[in-house]
Amino acid sequence: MPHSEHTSSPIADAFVDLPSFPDNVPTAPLLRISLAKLLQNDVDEQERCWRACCELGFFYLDLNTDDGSGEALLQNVEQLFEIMKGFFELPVEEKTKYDFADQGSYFGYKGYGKGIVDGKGTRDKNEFYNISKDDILNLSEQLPCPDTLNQHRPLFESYIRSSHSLCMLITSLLSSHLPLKPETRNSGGLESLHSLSTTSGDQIRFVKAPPQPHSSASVALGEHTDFGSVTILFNRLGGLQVRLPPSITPTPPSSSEPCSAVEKNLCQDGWTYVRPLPGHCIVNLGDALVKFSGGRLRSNIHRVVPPPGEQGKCERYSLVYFCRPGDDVVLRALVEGRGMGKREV
Ligand SMILES: O=C(O)CCC(=O)C(=O)O
Ligand SMILES: [Fe+2]
Repeated sequence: MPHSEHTSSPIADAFVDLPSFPDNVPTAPLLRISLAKLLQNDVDEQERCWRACCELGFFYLDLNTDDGSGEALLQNVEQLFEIMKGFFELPVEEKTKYDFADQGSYFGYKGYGKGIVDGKGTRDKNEFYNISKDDILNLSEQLPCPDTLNQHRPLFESYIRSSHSLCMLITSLLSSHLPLKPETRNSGGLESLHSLSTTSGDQIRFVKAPPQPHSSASVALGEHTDFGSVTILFNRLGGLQVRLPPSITPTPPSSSEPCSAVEKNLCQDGWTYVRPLPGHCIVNLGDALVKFSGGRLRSNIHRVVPPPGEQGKCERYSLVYFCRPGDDVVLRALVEGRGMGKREV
């Protein structure tokens, strides 16, 4: 739809200039959870969210809210996409000034191909920039940062606070459903392990993956689970895939037009595309919550491959917030009863 034909909405505009996600590939049936309902303590919605966290550990969160908080977050996201594009356009010599890997830091820039995606040593096909929550909230020393980013510290702070509060809404829902040990519950449940004012590995991540020659070898980000507690993810092009457990069936394509051989190949062994939805973020749980919950919650394996169909010709950007336990928190089961052991992936 051309710009002029719809009422101006930051939510729809974000996707309007991009080719649509194709209808001829299977997709993951993530539950759509309403933030507005969670904020109203809607018991059925809380149950659906709990179910999504146990069964797949991935769901869509619809950011349409009555108080405008979801829309405000989407506005921040819109600005952050523009800012990250500007940053990634800088010359590579400029960007590598902010690569602190040799100082043992996880934050700052990671160049294209600097990560390994599989056991054969294949290089990744993306660039990252990681921004520490502690740096932005002045809980730690400020790392050197390019001017194009540094001038936006107030926006980063606002995005951190909104994303972190979504993560706390989810962890408090999980706390109320889990059989937490009395000492954990009495000291504030899972939320108290993720205080914004405690130093932690929380971070914003910007990701850029350029278009690839159409081959199944081009995994941009290798298969992994996230190691923190809750991840809030905004992407606009497909390419994210989850590996569905045998108990979950993919949603079949609505079109009978066959997809390419490469896409078919990328949908083997349970691997399934996640369709990006305007006005929503994707939420997934990380390994820390699996540990705290004695295996009751799930951190599902996922990866990033070239966007399917026409989308594969475009640059792919994503914006992530990783919420992690405080630095002093010991990773151990905090529930009563026996753990559930390791699950089948
Ligand atoms: O870019 C995406 O859609 C997913 C990124 C991701 O899984 C990660 O950065 O851990
Ligand atoms: Fe991830």
